[in-house]
Amino acid sequence: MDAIRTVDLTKRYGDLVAVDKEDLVVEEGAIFALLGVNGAGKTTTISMLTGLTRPTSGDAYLLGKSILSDGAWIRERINVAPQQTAVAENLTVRENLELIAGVYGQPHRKAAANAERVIGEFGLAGVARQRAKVLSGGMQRRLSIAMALITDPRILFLDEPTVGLDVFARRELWDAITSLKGKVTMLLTTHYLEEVEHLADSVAVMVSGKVVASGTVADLERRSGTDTLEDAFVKLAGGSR
Ligand SMILES: Nc1ncnc2c1ncn2[C@@H]1O[C@H](COP(=O)(O)OP(=O)(O)OP(=O)(O)O)[C@@H](O)[C@H]1O
Repeated sequence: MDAIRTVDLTKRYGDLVAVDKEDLVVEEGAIFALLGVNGAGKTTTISMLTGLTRPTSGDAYLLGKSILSDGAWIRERINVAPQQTAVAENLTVRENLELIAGVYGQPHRKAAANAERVIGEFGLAGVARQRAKVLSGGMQRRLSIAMALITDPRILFLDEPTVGLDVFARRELWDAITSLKGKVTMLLTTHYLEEVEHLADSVAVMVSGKVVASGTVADLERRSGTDTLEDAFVKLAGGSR
């Protein structure tokens, strides 16, 4: 079964078509990247898929269920790691994770067990007792993704997961995200082409709300007659600037 399938998914804001008849397919267990210049419609797509914004028309199916009619079912099985996550700075890494688990209604013992699991799975054991405010930017971002993993989601949305990180922190986070591959389906947005090359099984390029190309990185390069993703992206998205 596909993890995500969008069918003519459309969002209008007045005269502006932010997302225009979008058709995407994301296979279960894959890492899928949405690429596009500022304003292309990436965040709006995530907002619709996660139930924050209702589509104007069209539909999307997550794990086979419609976002229009099965939103509550879907929300129990997905989570989002936004760019700015409300990490409580004065709490430790473990306390932050337990707090979020509690917010999701997990009883104390389950929350503690899930925090422990995520700490192990996501490489946070070394900093589990540290307050969030002393963590490096990379570790804070890792904590914010771990907070989204606490509900054991089947689909995880990552909005520009490595923006603002230095090259080492970015690579460490790539490794952490890669370690989740196959366990959780991930849809990420990014402006970093090397991030797509490093992480994504497939990619869609959005221009002015429309998906202009999708497939593997090699597919996009072949289709645009280029041999780097950057050249392919410039060719595909070039007319949008
Ligand atoms: N609530 C809103 N009201 C009106 N217009 C909006 C709203 N949200 C987004 N838009 C517009 O919809 C278009 C798509 O925006 P969106 O944030 O989805 O793009 P994006 O690809 O995520 O861009 P970025 O890379 O800058 O995050 C933009 O033109 C934006 O100004």
